[in-house]
Amino acid sequence: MNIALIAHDKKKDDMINFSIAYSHILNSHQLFATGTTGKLISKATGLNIHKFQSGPLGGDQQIGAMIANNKMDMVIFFRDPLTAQPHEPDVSALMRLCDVYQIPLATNIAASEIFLHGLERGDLEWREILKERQQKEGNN
Ligand SMILES: O=C(CO)COP(=O)(O)O
Repeated sequence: MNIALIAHDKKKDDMINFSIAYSHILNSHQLFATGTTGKLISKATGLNIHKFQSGPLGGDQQIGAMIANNKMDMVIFFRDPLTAQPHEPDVSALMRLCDVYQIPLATNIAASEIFLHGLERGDLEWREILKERQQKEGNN
């Protein structure tokens, strides 16, 4: 599965701890992140992560583009609900696209833990079936 990992500045410590705790699950998936979040996670865990631009410089939009192209299966986004973000429109757009395309979106550590347990259990296998079907339809 393709998984996006994103954290606002005040949530980056949570993201580092989360990715260390769940690296045994994350390491069997393709990981993508906004720039700074990605750098911190790979430094802390050694996980291989594709890093996009930093969020305020367009990273959220790049992840949004993957969602719109049906290339993202899950988004884990530790939002800071108490600090205004200069790129708030990008943040809202990313979350909106998750709803447009029915992509599971966890916006805090508690929900993310449930997501990863579900992922380990195979709860998201419908995504692979859906993508295979869409690929076949695209080829016909
Ligand atoms: O701002 C962000 C998401 O909206 C996160 O970006 P960084 O990971 O580059 O700090």
